[in-house]
Amino acid sequence: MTVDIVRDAAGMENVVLREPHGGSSVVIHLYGGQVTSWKTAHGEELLFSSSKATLKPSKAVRGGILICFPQFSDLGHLEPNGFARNRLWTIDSSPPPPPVNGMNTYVDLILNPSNQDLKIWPHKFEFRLRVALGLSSLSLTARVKNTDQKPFTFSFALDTHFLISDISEVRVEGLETSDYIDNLQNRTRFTEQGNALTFDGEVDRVYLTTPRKIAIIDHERKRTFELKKEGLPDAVVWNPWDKRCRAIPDLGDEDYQRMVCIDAAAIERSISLKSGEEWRGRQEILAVSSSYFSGHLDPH
Ligand SMILES: O=P(O)(O)OC[C@H]1O[C@H](O)[C@H](O)[C@@H](O)[C@@H]1O
Repeated sequence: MTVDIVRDAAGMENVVLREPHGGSSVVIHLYGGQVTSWKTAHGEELLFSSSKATLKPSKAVRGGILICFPQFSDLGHLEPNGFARNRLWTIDSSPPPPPVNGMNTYVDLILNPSNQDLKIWPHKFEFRLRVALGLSSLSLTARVKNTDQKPFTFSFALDTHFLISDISEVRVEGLETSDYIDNLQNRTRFTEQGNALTFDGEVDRVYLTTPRKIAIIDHERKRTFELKKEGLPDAVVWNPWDKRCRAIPDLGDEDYQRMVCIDAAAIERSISLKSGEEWRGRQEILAVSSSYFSGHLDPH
């Protein structure tokens, strides 16, 4: 297993992890514990990052996979999507071994609250994020342990920006019959009626208790992403489209065409942990170079 530490232009440390058998590779920004790049063995990028992304020591890069913790969006008193994506994570130099038949190429990042964090969210925790690589798969396992004397609750999302050829050509399968909360319609609850989700305008929804598998099918690029999630019942779908894209300072005007955010998440029912308890949530993304998934997904 090769784990390299490289400094970026802003002088910040990044972990570079490579699958040793000629598979994919990832770059993880220690600031935010954020996977900023995931490339195939042929060097093809699979995650979106903003054309206006600027590397600053104290700012999450818009794109990649952002950790939303302990709050999702503005559903609470904390900064939107929580503070974890704006903190410096550390590498665990002697992480626990992988599970039997688990992926052998991995790195564990740790976040503990600072005294400053405890003032805004008074709960002691240890967050362990394992980023693991397969030949053409990437898995993120989050473990949150309550190291406090009292219980706490949180919500969570892995805000994954998939790089796509053209948003108008992309289809998302697996959410067909799920209920969703539409953030663009005063958080009204609807039931998805269509066959698959396609895009012709802004979308900002939280799909509730969805099947475990979701497919993002990019016909033009002949690529399918299969997203599998465990312990993360909900799924956020977000694309800002042109108008909102122009209003977001660190997103290029046309960037909405090349990205779709699908977040494996626990939002509707927040997670409660008693003192000493641990929660685990996991997502695995498989990148397949074809659109073979345009059929039926096995909900189990
Ligand atoms: O701008 P950010 O805080 O990164 O949030 C980006 C987006 O994240 C989530 O997907 C929310 O559902 C959106 O409402 C929000 O606009």
